Amino acid sequence: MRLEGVEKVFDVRRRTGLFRRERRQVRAVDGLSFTVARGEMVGCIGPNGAGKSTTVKMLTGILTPSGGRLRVAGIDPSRERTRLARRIGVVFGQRTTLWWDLPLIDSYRLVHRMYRIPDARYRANLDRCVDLLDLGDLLDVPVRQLSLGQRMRGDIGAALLHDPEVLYLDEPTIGLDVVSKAKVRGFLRELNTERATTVLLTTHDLQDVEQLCSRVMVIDHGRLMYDGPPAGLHEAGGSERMLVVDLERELPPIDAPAPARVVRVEGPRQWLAFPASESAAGLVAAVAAAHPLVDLSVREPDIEAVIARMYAGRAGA
Ligand SMILES: Nc1ncnc2c1ncn2[C@@H]1O[C@H](COP(=O)(O)OP(=O)(O)OP(=O)(O)O)[C@@H](O)[C@H]1O
Repeated sequence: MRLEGVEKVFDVRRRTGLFRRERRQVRAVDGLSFTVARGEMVGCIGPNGAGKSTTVKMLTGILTPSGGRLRVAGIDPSRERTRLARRIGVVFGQRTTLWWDLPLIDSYRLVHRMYRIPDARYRANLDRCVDLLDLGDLLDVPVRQLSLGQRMRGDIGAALLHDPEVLYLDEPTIGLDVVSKAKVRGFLRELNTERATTVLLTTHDLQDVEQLCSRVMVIDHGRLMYDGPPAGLHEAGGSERMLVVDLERELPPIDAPAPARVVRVEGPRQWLAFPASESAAGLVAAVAAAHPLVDLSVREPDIEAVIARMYAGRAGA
């Protein structure tokens, strides 16, 4: 997959009075260039409105770029959308491609026919998806009766029945509980290693990226802000995680081993910031040795915070 200076400009008309309309241009993607090699699993993150979905839509051929050059599996997506459809799979976390009122297996049979998948290949792929995605008990259930996590696994299965070499996932773990997230991530990891399927995944969950991807791209205002390993993202942003401890009683800010420090105290609860690139284990042990703890949790930095710190770091550089 290769993008060279890709742009997308939307013309937006807005009513500003009874008879007046204003025309405005929104530059959703602004000169994006990157290459994703066969078999890579790349995360794509950025704040709301950064241009991620617009980029994925151009990569599938749904939208035509306003400028630049774009190739997926050697194909120009907007020119040869149907040919490309046989080579790619797409999953949108926020909406399903499955038939709502039909049992899951009926949607799969329709995909089988729509893509004219040879019978033996369809059966082999179905068996593999059922096995890895744990779909055995769900095949005869109407899609509307599936939980969000089950439906997401069903959607991923549907996107893979025709053996695509490239898979786009837009927010694949959105709204899922911890167990369902782990199942989906486990499957994607397996798919990527076993089949060398190229995966581009957009997400708001930094853990998706940290657990799945060796490379992450940060997009903001339609531009590439960062392209490298997830650990480097924390270094570039200098981001911090938070250890939240509930002490047995109210205390003044406790002494924490540097560089960790208390940033907030509320009754017996204290918040300790520490570098996201470091393990929490040593800090937890040090705090627990000095003060009896009732409870604790570790909070991950959110994407907006990481990006904000990245800007701050650049401004100060
Ligand atoms: N069809 C459209 N017409 C006009 N403007 C659009 C259209 N689609 C997207 N935009 C604008 O382009 C910009 C980028 O939107 P996009 O949906 O690609 O962002 P995103 O990074 O996917 O955000 P999110 O994380 O919220 O999904 C936004 O300012 C959005 O309002």
